[in-house]
Amino acid sequence: MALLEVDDIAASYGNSQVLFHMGLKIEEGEFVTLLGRNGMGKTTTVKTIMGLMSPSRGTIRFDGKPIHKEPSYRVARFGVGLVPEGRHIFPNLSVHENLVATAHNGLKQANPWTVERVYQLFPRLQERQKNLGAHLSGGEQQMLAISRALLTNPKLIILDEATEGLAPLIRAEIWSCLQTLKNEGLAILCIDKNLGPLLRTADRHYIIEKGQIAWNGTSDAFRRDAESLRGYLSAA
Ligand SMILES: Nc1ncnc2c1ncn2[C@@H]1O[C@H](COP(=O)(O)OP(=O)(O)OP(=O)(O)O)[C@@H](O)[C@H]1O
Repeated sequence: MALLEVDDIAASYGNSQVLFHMGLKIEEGEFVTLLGRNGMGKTTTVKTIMGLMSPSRGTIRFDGKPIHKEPSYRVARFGVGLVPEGRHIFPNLSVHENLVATAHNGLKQANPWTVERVYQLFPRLQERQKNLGAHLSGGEQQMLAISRALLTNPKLIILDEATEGLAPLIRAEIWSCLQTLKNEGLAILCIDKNLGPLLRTADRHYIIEKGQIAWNGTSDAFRRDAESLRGYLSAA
């Protein structure tokens, strides 16, 4: 049994259907990516997993439990941490307050994430702990968003646009952080456009095309098929 199993999901915004036969699996500790051009349904997939949108068909199971009818706060409690597109940190709270606001270890994980551990992962956040969220750079906001998700002590962390709009050095720091988290055994679902680091770091990749999976495979398989996969990833 995989940690996350999304099986034949359909989802729509009003009359506009976006997901048709969407499915994917993530094993415990696995680092998986969801790739695809703009508008293909990546964020919509994340929203249905998180309970922010209800699928009209199909099932989603996490850790053996059906979650596709659960509200998002319950999905989070089951152990899914989200780093949303746009980051959504509290602009009027300090870095430290942003972190303390979400910290809990409901699943009683061994060696839980604490604010101190997060500061070790991202020393820059410790330096900026008294600064307001609104005064952080994009990279610092992303570190804060990742830290907030970690402080819920999840089994799976989902990053929607992990490094979008960030400077190359900060990007490198985020990739190295994700590598650290993978080494610690956290399962990761990552959406991003930077193929190089994704192929180096992730175990497996899914390509979504018009609301369903067109291809999935390991990084080696991706490199072998790269030529034929290009059309799924570049702007048409
Ligand atoms: N709130 C909404 N209401 C109506 N249509 C929406 C809404 N959000 C997204 N869509 C449409 O659903 C489709 C899939 O969007 P989604 O955000 O899931 O794509 P994506 O693969 O994440 O792309 P991107 O990289 O642009 O975020 C797009 O055609 C988009 O215009």
